[in-house]
Amino acid sequence: MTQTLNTLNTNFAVPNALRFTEAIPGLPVAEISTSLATASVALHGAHVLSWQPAGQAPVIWVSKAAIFELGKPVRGGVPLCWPWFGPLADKPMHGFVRTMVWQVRGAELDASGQLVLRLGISDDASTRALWDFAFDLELVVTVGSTLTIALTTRNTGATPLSINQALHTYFATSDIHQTTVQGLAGGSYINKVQNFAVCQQEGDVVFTGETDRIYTDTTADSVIVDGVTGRRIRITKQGSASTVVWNPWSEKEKNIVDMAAGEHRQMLCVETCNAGPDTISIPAGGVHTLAATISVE
Ligand SMILES: O=P(O)(O)OC[C@H]1O[C@@H](O)[C@H](O)[C@@H](O)[C@@H]1O
Repeated sequence: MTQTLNTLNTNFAVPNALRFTEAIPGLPVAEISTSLATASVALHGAHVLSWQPAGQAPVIWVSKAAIFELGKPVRGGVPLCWPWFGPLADKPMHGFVRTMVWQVRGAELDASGQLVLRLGISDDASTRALWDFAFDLELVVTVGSTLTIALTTRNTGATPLSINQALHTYFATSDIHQTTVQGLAGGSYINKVQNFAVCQQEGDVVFTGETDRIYTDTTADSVIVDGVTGRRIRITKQGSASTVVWNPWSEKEKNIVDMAAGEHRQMLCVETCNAGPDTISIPAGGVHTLAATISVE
């Protein structure tokens, strides 16, 4: 059942902290504004679109050419990839929940003034047609001077679930040529731009061309260092065994209809995942939470 703007504001608005607007008619967005931060979350895809802690430049990146349309993923923000990551036969890339309309289940201010927004969906005829399993998914977004995104999968069926998943986070940076990612040195990764060759990471990640890598078997924090401003963005994760680093670079960017020319220079994805061989099995009745906390240093 779709929640109307009126219902959402009547049931879940929080004075001086949260109200619901529409990006386009029928596509509600939670607009959060507190003394700690501003943020927005589209119900379409439970998609975090922005987060800006007080006194900081925006941390999350969204393309100027992003398309806001029911059934289409948004280029930027934090798309949720679930229950698979990447392509799967003739099914939607990165799974199907990033284009579903989620329900708001709750919203409140916690004791430290953070706005906690709870969204959920569960299986229905449309998900069963793509993936014939019972599930409940809940996304809890905690907006404060840090941002925490926690995706909980509940297996509500009688058979085990096997999933891949990602918090496909797009970060803003001043210039990709002067951006590095710390925390992955010494690990190995599947290099999608070298025919899925397994490579070793020597030192920090630097960007000199198209980059599309699944770092496997890593639970470490990643730190994005913006070499122009000196800003450091730390990503701390839980329930995640892999990290994806992606930048399409100049040639690939031309084929992405919802990216404007040259925009690859101001963005990078560092994704909190269970991807590639890092599959999660959830027994009947079991629960798994994938979470990332983002902070600015
Ligand atoms: O264009 P999409 O479906 O949002 O995917 C963007 C990118 O997402 C990344 O996570 C993948 O590793 C890339 O291979 C992919 O191109």
